[in-house]
Amino acid sequence: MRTFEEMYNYVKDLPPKTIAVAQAADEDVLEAIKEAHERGIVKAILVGDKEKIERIASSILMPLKEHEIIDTKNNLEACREAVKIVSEGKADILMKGLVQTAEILRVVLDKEIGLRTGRTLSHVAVFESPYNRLILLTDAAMNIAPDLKVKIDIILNAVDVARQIGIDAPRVAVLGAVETVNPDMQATLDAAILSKMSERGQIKGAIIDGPLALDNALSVEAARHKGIISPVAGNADILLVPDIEAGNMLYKAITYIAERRIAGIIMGAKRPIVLTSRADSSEAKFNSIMLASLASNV
Ligand SMILES: CCCC(=O)OP(=O)(O)O
Repeated sequence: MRTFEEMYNYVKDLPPKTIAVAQAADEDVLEAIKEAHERGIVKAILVGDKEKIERIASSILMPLKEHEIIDTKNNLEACREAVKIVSEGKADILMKGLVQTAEILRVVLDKEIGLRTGRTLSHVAVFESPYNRLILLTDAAMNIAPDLKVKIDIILNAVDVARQIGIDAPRVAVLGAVETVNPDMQATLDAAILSKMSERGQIKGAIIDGPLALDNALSVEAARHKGIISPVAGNADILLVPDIEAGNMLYKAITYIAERRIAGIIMGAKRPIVLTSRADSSEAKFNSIMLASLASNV
């Protein structure tokens, strides 16, 4: 797949899913749900301030009769209700509405009602690139400073998503600020180990190389210019960033500087979780719902 239009052509033939939205009282969230419902992708359980949800829905001409609304008093209650609905199997997908990422993730990780599976949870973003392909970015939102073991899990979660969008053996670029191993730069040490583990078959289902800088991970021309010979350089499908600071800034640079279309979900929980920035457009939220619908097949 190269675009979100191509993703839609695939998702439209999947059975419709039920999505539980934690704090749905937001215009972009409801626009995205409205569009996803009109296109046959989801029906929703809208959790949040009922009066506000109804007011916004009416202002965007969104019929509510095919969705359910659960009235809650505050964000914490909205997150708890939405997560409970998913963990009880009444919805296939959880969605972050107008709440902070940490607020919803705290409930997702709750030992009693949460959605843990024993796997590492990580954020996977997918964006349209100027390189004629969809590219994955991980982790922009969940793991603050992952160690080597967690980085392996993050790669495996992204590989699951890559497969769902038609990339069978994704090329993973382990990003750093430089392309050579520097003992003072932990990201380059981890990258070298991950590359060797991949070469020796210790991490399967992907071709991993690094350290690579962002330019030569993406651009064949940049890789050639710097003389980098690598099975991944210039052709990366998955960008693994060293920490959440790099990931979150890159995610937002893709939106606000490059103005590319993007989607984001959390993988590794019982069900996929739509997780975009609160400030992301309704289009990004709609694309993320499509991605979560695809990821439900994992
Ligand atoms: C995937 C980005 C998550 C994020 O940064 O969310 P907020 O902007 O709502 O904090």
